[in-house]
Amino acid sequence: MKNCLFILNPISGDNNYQKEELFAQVEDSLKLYNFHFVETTGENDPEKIQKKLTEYQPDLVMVGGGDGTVKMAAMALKSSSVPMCVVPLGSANGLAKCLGIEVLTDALEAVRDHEVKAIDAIDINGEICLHLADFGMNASMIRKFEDDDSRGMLGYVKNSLSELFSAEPKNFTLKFGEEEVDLSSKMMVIANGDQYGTGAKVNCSGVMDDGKFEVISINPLTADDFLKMTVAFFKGDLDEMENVQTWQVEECEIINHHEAEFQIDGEVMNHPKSIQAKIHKHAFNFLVGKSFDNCRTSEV
Ligand SMILES: Nc1ncnc2c1ncn2[C@@H]1O[C@H](COP(=O)(O)OP(=O)(O)OP(=O)(O)O)[C@@H](O)[C@H]1O
Repeated sequence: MKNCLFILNPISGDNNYQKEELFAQVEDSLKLYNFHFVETTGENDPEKIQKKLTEYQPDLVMVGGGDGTVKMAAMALKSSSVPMCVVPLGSANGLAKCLGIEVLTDALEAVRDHEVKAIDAIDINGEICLHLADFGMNASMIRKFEDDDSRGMLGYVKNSLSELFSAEPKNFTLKFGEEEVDLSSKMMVIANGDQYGTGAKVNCSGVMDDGKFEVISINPLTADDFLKMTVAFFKGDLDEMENVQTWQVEECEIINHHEAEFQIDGEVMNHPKSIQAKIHKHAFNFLVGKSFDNCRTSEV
């Protein structure tokens, strides 16, 4: 029988499930596996998970939580090729959506189908980014959301609306090798995935295994810009907007002149003066769901 380590973050998302029922459903649906369930505590989780990985030698790691929990599990796995399956129990579950896993049953199906994709990661100042990192508006929105203590999508959407209108553009210098670009922007995104958990498509050319990532500057200025941009986020043609610029790179440095807020995969990272970002091609193996879009992979 194969071994599966199931990591659960008990405080992720709305928490509107019974833990015992969840574990029973997982065991009942995936009878090929012998399950070891562990819960995160928010304290030294990567070290604790590493110990469990050594103890159980799993063939599969399932991660129940949001993007922050998946990032923590990936850090614990380091260079191991053991596949991970995201179980979307977080507030927004952006990475899970990019991998074609929207709900619990998609994750169970992905384990049964077992289609593994090697997904890139971005190393940002020594942290792993699997999905999206950004400076400015969205990072500051995530900070307010955390301070508000209101987990769940409703709090997220509530805060995003107020943030959208109050953000000020911040100055950045982007360095791509010899090339330097100075600009002012409300939101500067570093993207491996293509969309936020809300379904807002921020990175129209996002392919998760192409050995590249995108740097996207988004700077809506007028109410009309906001309106058009909101539509473009959901239509998936943001890159066609005038005040949106995209660079596709393997590495870059960003100088954050105004010390704008910064977040990686939903976790606020204070106000770095600069960041170094570098792609790590095919860093982790993930199971993908049926709706994993072929446009998100370079294997076509
Ligand atoms: N038992 C726990 N008690 C308190 N905090 C925890 C616990 N376990 C993990 N954490 C914290 O949870 C955070 C990760 O949450 P995660 O991003 O997975 O969920 P979320 O914020 O609800 O989802 P999303 O990223 O989709 O918005 C980390 O900051 C981690 O330290």
